Amino acid sequence: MWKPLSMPMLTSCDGSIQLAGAVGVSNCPGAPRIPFFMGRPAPTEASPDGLIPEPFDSVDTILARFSDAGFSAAEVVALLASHTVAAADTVDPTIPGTPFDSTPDLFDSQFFIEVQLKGTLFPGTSDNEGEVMSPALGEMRLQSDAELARDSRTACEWQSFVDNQAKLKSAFADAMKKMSLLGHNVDDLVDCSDVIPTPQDLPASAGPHLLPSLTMDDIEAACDDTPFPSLTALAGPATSIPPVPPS
Ligand code: HEM
Ligand SMILES: [Ca+2]
Repeated sequence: MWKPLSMPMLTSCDGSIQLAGAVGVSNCPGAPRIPFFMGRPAPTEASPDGLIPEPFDSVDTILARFSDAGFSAAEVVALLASHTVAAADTVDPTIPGTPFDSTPDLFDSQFFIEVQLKGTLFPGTSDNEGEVMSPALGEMRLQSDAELARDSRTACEWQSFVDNQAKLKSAFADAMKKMSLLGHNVDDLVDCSDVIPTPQDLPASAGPHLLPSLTMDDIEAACDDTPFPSLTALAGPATSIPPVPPS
């Protein structure tokens, strides 16, 4: 699980935060190696309010904000792969460490599958801004993720990651590299990518699946071009996903 920071690259930051992010991600099996460039000057002032997307923002607002920074809808979806190794502490403060998918220690496609499942419950309290119902106890679903998975501008890109780990890795690495270089000339920076460890591959037991006890009828497919990949559920009864321990 990638714990050291929230949305690291959207704020102006010096190299140390980016290094922590790139190393953090490299601890997760299945992750790509994120390039790291040193030498970004430290920020001179705090970033203005309203630049960081909120989970209750509309898809229009989220795509417009990222577009201002030069990111396409497809790149926004790729960046959200970060939520496959992430958890929420503050959205529902009664259940800190609640992950966005069932495998917060693996950089896999489960996030893209599980956000597409019908929402049936709130893992904690039910009145949190930016949270919508998730498919499993112990799992948190952001309203923004749910809407991006179902919007015609992003749904097909979202679905494309479900059974394509190679694309998931390369699209995320490319978009992260682009974000880390935003506002900088790569020639002014030193490529220190060699210091980033190479992540392990996903374990053989990993693979795209539905949560136990669910079926393809629980998938709310939203891409008009291609059917949602056919998946089977892990064996056994529905389980509760354990929280991510504080680091
Ligand atoms: C659509 C835009 C996005 C929205 C609305 C969003 C929203 C959120 C929210 C509400 C949380 C939970 C914070 C908490 O309660 O602790 C979160 C966690 C996180 N997000 Fe995002 N996010 C977005 C995009 C991104 C991007 C682009 C990245 C990185 C490339 C990212 C990386 C993370 C990480 C690493 C965490 C986990 C932090 C932790 O465990 O402490 N997110 N996000
Ligand atoms: Ca995962």
